[in-house]
Amino acid sequence: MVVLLQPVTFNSDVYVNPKCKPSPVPVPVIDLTDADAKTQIVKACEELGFFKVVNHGVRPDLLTQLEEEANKFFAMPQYLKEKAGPPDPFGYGSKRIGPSGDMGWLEYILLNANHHLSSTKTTAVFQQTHATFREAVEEYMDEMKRMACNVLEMVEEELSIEPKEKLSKLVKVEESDSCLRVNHYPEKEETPAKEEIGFGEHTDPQLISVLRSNDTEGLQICLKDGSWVNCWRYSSGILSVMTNGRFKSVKHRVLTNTKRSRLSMIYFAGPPLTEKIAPMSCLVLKQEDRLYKELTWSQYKSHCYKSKLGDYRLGVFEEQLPFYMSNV
Ligand SMILES: C=C1C[C@]23C[C@@]1(O)CC[C@H]2[C@@]12CC[C@H](O)[C@@](C)(C(=O)O1)[C@H]2[C@@H]3C(=O)O
Ligand SMILES: O=C(O)CCC(=O)C(=O)O
Ligand SMILES: [Fe+2]
Repeated sequence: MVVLLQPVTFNSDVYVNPKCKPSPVPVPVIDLTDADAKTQIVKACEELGFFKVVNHGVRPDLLTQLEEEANKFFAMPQYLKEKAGPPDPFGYGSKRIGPSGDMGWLEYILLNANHHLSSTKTTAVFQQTHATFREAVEEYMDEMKRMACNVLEMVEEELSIEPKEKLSKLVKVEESDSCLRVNHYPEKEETPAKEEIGFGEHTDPQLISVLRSNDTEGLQICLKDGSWVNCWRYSSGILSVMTNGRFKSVKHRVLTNTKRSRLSMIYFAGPPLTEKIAPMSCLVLKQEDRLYKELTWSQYKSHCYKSKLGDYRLGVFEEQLPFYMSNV
């Protein structure tokens, strides 16, 4: 997962929850214009599966504009927002996350980044708001696509992945199955005694997720030792498979315990539905080192949508061990 910071470099790690320990591994802040950025990105994907970026080239006023438009949408009366729901999976949703019974303290809109497949529900989102919302969303999605491809190309270069643009092409092509999610975690009237789940623990199934949030804390990531650490403001599922386990999928969640609302916007860069996902041969020297079998993105996505948020979903990619090896 990539977290978008404002263009200036600053250390944005503020640990607001005293019950949550500060990260023993500092979350890397990578300057995308740095000559060494590709090495730092690969290191972060291998160690944590999570990093923050500065000098990403996204106009700060576009971030502000989209945040303002999204806030206007969520401030509308409930009956109007619900005209753009229920999510199937696109559209407006409240409290229910996905089709498997998961619940959270949030409302959201999930928008398809593929304009040709835009559903009438997502069109309704924009009909009920000003056209400036749609314009901001379109420009933002283009920027996120550019940034996600930029990061993937740096990974390709650092790992000498062939052919050129093997990963970024999956996102660049028109059939790419990418989406944008805008989450709104409403403020609480009283600060509750304990945190509530805003978005339960999970890993994102796509190639790479780019997250941007307002100044309200809540996001936590899970470290290798199982401890949760806060990430102020602030690699995903199948990139783990394609790198044969070299890149980590960061487990994350959102807890809500403040009087301020949290707004986050996440671009999930996904491949075309028919794309075959498997470890890239240039990264697997011997056949017996191959950790995962091949599935199409469509097969994996259907599997994800049948599962609960906290389930370990990458398991379907794992090769079955012969019975005489399964207990060793
Ligand atoms: C419970 C679910 C919600 C989710 C689909 C799933 O069955 C499991 C993965 C969830 C997730 C997490 C990342 C993204 O927010 C998301 C849109 C995705 O692609 O996978 C959501 C799905 C959702 O909210 O519908
Ligand atoms: O709202 C956030 O900060 C993260 C939400 C998230 O993980 C998701 O939508 O997949
Ligand atoms: Fe997520």
